[in-house]
Amino acid sequence: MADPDPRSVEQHLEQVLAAIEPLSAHPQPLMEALGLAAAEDVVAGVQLPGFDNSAMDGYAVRRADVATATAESPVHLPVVGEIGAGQSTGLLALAPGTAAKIMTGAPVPSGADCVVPYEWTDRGVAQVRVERAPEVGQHVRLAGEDVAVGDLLVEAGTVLGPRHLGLLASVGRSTVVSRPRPRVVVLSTGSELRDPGQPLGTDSIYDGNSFLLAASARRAGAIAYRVGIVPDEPRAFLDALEDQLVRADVVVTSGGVSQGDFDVVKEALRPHGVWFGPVAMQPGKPQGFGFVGEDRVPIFTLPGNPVSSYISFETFVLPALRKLMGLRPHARPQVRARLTHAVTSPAGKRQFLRGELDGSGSVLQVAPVGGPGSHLIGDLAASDCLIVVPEDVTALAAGDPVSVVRLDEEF
Ligand SMILES: Nc1nc2c(c(=O)[nH]1)N[C@H]1C(S)=C(S)[C@@H](COP(=O)(O)OP(=O)(O)OC[C@H]3O[C@@H](n4cnc5c(N)ncnc54)[C@H](O)[C@@H]3O)O[C@H]1N2
Ligand code: MOO
Repeated sequence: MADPDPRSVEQHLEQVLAAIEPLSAHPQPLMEALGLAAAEDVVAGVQLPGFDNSAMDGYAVRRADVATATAESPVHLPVVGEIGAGQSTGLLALAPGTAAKIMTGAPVPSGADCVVPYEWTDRGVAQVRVERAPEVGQHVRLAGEDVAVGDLLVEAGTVLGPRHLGLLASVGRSTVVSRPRPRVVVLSTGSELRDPGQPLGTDSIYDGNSFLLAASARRAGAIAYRVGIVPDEPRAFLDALEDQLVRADVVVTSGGVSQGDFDVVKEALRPHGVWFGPVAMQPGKPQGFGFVGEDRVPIFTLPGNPVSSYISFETFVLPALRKLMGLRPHARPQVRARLTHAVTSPAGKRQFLRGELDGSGSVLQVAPVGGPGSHLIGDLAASDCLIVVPEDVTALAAGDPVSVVRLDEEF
């Protein structure tokens, strides 16, 4: 059967994103939520600090009682108690003319208005010699000075990082409503494939793609299940798929989608309504996308050439996973850089060349790495970005500006 007219990269991405709904949000334990998008506005239910407390180990005093203290003319005060952090002693108020030992983080008793650090005293137990006077409020951390009740701590959509999680825990939250990590099942098709560590035949190759794709999915924040190899037999493929659907929010396959006589994925899934066709890009021309099983699980059928598989993941699957997770932007941002060498590109296709970025700020240069061949996984691994040559451009000279996608950056 002849292929339909190619879709543009944008058209295919639009079709994919229009068909994907974010996963429903629910409360997640804080540590599970690292890297996920908050799906609620979190407002502080308590203030931080929760109470006036000491910033130093020392003595809580009234400034008026020690105002004249110097090394030459120290002030002596009776020590009426000791207040440790988390050790309630019942010393809630400090009488004039007295001092209370106080540890960092412990509540400052009412009446005290500053803390004398140990270093300014003789560290006395029954009586303390104060050799220097703090200012009013010095070494006291005031209740609510950091966070007030009602403050917006995390806005819905924020990608939760260590600092957000630390703050949420600090106001007593043990969970945060967020969208879960999508479960991504990765299947490689091809009777020529072998698992790494197994012996190779004369015509077999190792299955690199399932690692490339499962690692990409995990890097994107998903839970990746690398199922491994399925031979080029439609029944075996459908059985393997059926087995996996129960734990899949997304299925990603590689191989078996072009024009070959054994293009198993196309043969098995076309009758199930999955779309197959060319996208005007190189690598990554033959694509497939649709839904499988009773729960209509989205499936991406990526081409088998390793670089094609990887670039297809970056271009279509990654944005879909980000949408499922409620993350924005969906696609990686692009930067501009100047080419170090001339390149050529096929007319009518968006070409994604592999490159290496150098420089900083607005002065970036990008060097092409290897050729355009979609089997060149060695060059793919040596690169750190993709050089994007638009559909209507067939040649670029050294020094020309191009758009570049950085591959390993968080966004
Ligand atoms: N007559 C045509 N032939 C091809 C066309 C075409 O338009 N007409 N398109 C070419 C393009 S472009 C691509 S990309 C590939 C895509 O082919 P498939 O998706 O069907 O993939 P396979 O044929 O199964 O494999 C292609 C290539 O990649 C190797 N491979 C496959 N799986 C893995 C894996 N898991 N790990 C490592 N390498 C893998 C496989 O051995 C082949 O060398 O089709 C072109 N042909
Ligand atoms: O378009 Mo294929 O994906 O070049 O190699």
